[in-house]
Order: sequence, then structure tokens, then C-alpha cells
Amino acid sequence: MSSQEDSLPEGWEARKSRSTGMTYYLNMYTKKSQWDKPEEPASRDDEDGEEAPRAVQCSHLLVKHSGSRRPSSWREENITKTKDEAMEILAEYRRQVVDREIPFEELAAQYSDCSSAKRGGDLGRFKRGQMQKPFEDAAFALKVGQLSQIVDTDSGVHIILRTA
Ligand SMILES: O=C(O)CN(Cc1ccccc1)C(=O)c1nc(-c2ccccc2)[nH]c1C(=O)O
Repeated sequence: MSSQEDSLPEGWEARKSRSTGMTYYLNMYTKKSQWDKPEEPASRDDEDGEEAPRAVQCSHLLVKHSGSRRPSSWREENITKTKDEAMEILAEYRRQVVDREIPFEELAAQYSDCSSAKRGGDLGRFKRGQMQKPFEDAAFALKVGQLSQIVDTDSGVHIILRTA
């Protein structure tokens, strides 16, 4: 335990700035950082005064590519498209959702390379620590009803819809 960390109030972590080497403090709930050493437990409230959720429910649409950890799915046994091609395909799906041309769950059911496609992309409720970090951070940053930008994980590229 470094000296800065031993007496931190609950919910804070000490980090070292890559550029200056100075210690800063990260609120583990809101992911906001500050230079001043906190005296109080970290607030769970984000800038809109909404409490950071302990769990979220999301649906996602996963497009795998040749660089995916497992480039195979119920849709395609051997996935060979490049990551750039996957990003272009996913960007078009995202546009169709944003422009309300096709409901999210319909697109996910038909095109997601995740087994959750059978449930319209629904992943159920999950807490922090259960999903790959880029996926978790994107999901917990969403407000209910919000659609993420494209998220990159070892599984492939995703768009995430927070449903609860
Ligand atoms: O990465 C791997 O080695 C294999 N996986 C992991 C996996 C496989 C089956 C179910 C859940 C996760 C996937 O590629 C994968 N990841 C996901 C995933 C990723 C992020 C959030 C939710 C699901 N789904 C799948 C899938 O085939 O169905």
C-alpha cells in the first residue's frame, strides 16, 4: 500500500499521472478524477446528480472479425472479415437504429455474432467486474435508453443499448 493509498476514504483509488508522475485520485463509481486528496467517501452521484448504478441491464449487437478472440459464431462458422469491415458494417447498423429504421432487438437477433442474439441481444443485468473492461465502462456510462458508440473488445466490435 503506497502512503497515498493507505488512508483513502471508501470508493477512491490513488493513481499516478503518466505525464507528470503526480498522484491523482479516481472516484471508482463515477470514474471522475481529481488532484486533491479526498477527505470524504466517494460520491456515487454523476454530474447530473444521478447515482452511478451498481448494476445495469443492456442489450448489444456484436460484429466479430478476423482479429476476434473466437472468430466464429452461430451466424458464421469461420469469420474472415477485417476489423475495418466490421466497423463499417456496425456503423451502418448503428445508423439504422438511430434513424429508427429497424428496432435494435430485430437487428441484434438477425446480425449479432453473440449467442445473446437469440434474446434480441439482451444480456440481462450485470455489475461491474463481470464484463470485459471496455464493454463495462461503456455500458455504465450510458443512461437508460441510450445507445453507445462503437465499443472494441477482444470479442469484436459492439454497439450497446442500456435498457435498465
Ligand atoms: O471471446 C471469446 O473467446 C469467446 N467469446 C466469449 C464468450 C463466448 C460465449 C458467451 C459469452 C462470451 C465470444 O466471442 C463472445 N463474447 C461475447 C460477449 C462479449 C461482451 C459482452 C457480452 C458478450 N459473446 C460471445 C459469443 O461468442 O457469443
